[in-house]
Amino acid sequence: MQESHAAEATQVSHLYDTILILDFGSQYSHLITRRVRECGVYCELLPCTQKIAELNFKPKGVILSGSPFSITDEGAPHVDPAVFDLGVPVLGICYGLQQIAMNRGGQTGLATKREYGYAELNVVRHPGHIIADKLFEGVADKTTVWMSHGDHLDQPPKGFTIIGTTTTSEYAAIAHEKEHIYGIQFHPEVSHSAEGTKILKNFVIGICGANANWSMGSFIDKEIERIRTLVGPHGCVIGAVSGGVDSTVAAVLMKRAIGDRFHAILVDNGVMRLNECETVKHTLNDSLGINLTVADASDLFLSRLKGVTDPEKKRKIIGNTFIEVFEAEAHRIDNENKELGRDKIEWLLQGTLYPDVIESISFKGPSATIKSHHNVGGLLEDMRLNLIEPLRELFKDEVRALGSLLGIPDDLIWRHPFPGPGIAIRVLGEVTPEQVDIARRADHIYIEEIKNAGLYRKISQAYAALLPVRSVGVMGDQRTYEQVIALRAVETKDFMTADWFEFPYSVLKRISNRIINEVHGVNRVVYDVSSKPPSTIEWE
Ligand SMILES: Nc1ncnc2c1ncn2[C@@H]1O[C@H](COP(=O)(O)OP(=O)(O)OP(=O)(O)O)[C@@H](O)[C@H]1O
Ligand SMILES: O=c1[nH]c(=O)c2[nH+]cn([C@@H]3O[C@H](COP(=O)(O)O)[C@@H](O)[C@H]3O)c2[nH]1
Ligand SMILES: NC(=O)CC[C@H](N)C(=O)O
Ligand SMILES: [Mg+2]
Repeated sequence: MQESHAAEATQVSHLYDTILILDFGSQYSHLITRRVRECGVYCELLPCTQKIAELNFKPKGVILSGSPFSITDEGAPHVDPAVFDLGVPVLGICYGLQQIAMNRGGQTGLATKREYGYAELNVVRHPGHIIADKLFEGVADKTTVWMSHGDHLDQPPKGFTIIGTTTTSEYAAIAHEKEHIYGIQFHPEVSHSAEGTKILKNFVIGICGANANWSMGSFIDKEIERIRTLVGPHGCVIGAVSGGVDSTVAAVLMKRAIGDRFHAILVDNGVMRLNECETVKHTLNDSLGINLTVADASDLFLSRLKGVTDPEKKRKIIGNTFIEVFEAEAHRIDNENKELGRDKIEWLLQGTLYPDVIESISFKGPSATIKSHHNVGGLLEDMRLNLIEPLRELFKDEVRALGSLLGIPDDLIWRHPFPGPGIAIRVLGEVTPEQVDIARRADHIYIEEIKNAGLYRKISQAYAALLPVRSVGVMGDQRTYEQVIALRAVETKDFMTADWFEFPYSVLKRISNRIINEVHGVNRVVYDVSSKPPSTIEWE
């Protein structure tokens, strides 16, 4: 009994009313999750293959997403029919509507006219018929929605009434007359559907009756309790903390939960930004009270990188050396703890976010490896420690809101991401202390000027790369033959695709002047105007 209580207390879905979203592979599935959370309701996205009997929580309602499949395709995914026996409301979106129809004996035909883009939904009301009208309560009689489908419903299943039509879809929205089952052909989750969020809110709060208590304020207290239950009164936790927003927010939560039994390690790998280790140590240790040790292994990293030019080899060397240093630190702390009569470290803190979880359980399967990114965080999972991931259910903007509430300074919360292998993948070719120094100084000036121009928050990520080419220049009447700095700045939501940032020329001019004047070894600055894809954000 005691044990099952503990297990329950360690799942977020047991602490909040939870909406289950089943993902059939639509490109908008995670947007549904975002919108529902914006309504203050907690929800989780699981693959459509989820067996309802194996669910480890009882949802307040279920949403079936859209899909790139046609419902009659061979191999098209199908929902576990037990979803209709849960006794909770179900909302099908596009393919989800077609799933409902198929399960309930309706017919789905191939539409003669594809409907893609804006459409006007005519809401059909049924005065006195409460179930049917709940979904569009407070929604205008004619409202703009966004469509993206080829298949459509030929005939609604028995027991369903029409609650919305468009000129091309006679059954654009249907509802069961007695049970709370709804299907809509349009996508309420995309911002093009004018009243989409209102419709989702009607469903999750008005129809499912979910408590709208999901906020970062309430998350803090519950998460701290959850961590305490997991770790127990004596357990010790170690964490690799880079000073990036994810690991910092996770560290602050951990410190609030278990105080000094949490040890943070910042590894100085010799390829951090200018003054980075000192700044992070100062902020985390002195201002946020976190027990953080900086392990200076810069010589070790740089000696191992000597002569290496291949980007993937650099990542591997850094990843492996990182583990070595981290394990040695864990060992050192264990010895210290022994002397203090404390337990050995049993837990490893990780800053994993919800998008990583979604990607790894995605119905679409894992994507191809272009760069072995998670070589730092990822490899730590091989350690024989239990993982603890307080941000596992959160999106990045939720993590930032949480960080703010936890009193983390704004400049840390809004910091551009910085890759684990750091400047080593921004010095193209061989990484030597001299080359790192040039890249580091140029990067510092670049970021400083971006901040001076008030552009830092508009840009998702910016850095300076040092190219292994020399070009001729003239400085003070002397011929120079020096290296090139490439400036990169991108705007992106998810870092999967990105556009280069359009700087005012005056800002670029100032940056270029300062770098050439102040950084020895550089006589030329270029701006990278490539989008991702086909380029990537980092040069290596
Ligand atoms: N120099 C470092 N010292 C300690 N841990 C590190 C270091 N570099 C990376 N890590 C670990 O690797 C993880 C992954 O790094 P990553 O850069 O993806 O995330 P982050 O640094 O937390 O946040 P951000 O994406 O904002 O940089 C970090 O969360 C941290 O646990
Ligand atoms: O922790 C990391 N280890 C890595 O090896 C790595 N390589 C790229 N990045 C970061 O990932 C995002 C996308 O970068 P790319 O477009 O270059 O793949 C950008 O934010 C990059 O900074 C890394 N992060
Ligand atoms: N967006 C969707 O869910 C589309 C469903 C299905 N592929 C169709 O074309 O109708
Ligand atoms: Mg980082």
